[in-house]
Amino acid sequence: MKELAITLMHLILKSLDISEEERSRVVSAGGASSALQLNSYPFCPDPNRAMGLAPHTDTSLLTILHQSTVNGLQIFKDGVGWVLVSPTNGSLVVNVGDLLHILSNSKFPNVLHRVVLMKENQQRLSLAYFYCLPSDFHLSPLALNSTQMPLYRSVSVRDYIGIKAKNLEKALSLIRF
Ligand SMILES: O=C(O)CCC(=O)C(=O)O
Ligand SMILES: [Fe+2]
Repeated sequence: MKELAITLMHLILKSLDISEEERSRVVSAGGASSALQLNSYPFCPDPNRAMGLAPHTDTSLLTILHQSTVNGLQIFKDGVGWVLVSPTNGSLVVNVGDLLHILSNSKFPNVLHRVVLMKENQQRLSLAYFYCLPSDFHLSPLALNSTQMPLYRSVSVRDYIGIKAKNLEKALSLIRF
């Protein structure tokens, strides 16, 4: 998972024209506080009255997710609403998290997602690998050219996590210029 996250991060940062030096600075710091999380959603007899996981964005650079065969993950698409991301055999889902949203000056936007419970009569499992930066890393939009304004002020990962703990999905707007 870590190797895959590193490869994806290099490709994403390269696509943003971020120099090799900056890319290496981010990627060599990345992974230091990464975590693997197993989520279990037991079968619910009345799924309309329960929620698997409330809408949120991940506080990571990237999250790599493996879903079991049971549906439930939805992402929010502007102008469309909640869209189901069905498990596909042999595939992983990659979610952009808040830290990459900030570093990319919102060119790679974080994805709002949730888990709903379905009438599938089965337990749902998922495995999420959160690829993160260490708490003392200073985040600010990278590699802006002379016509691009930074949308976010500089903040340490530690401070951002503190802001998010208190303000949840409003956190990004609180560090926006
Ligand atoms: O179970 C899923 O498919 C999503 C899990 C998730 O969003 C999370 O652990 O942050
Ligand atoms: Fe998530």
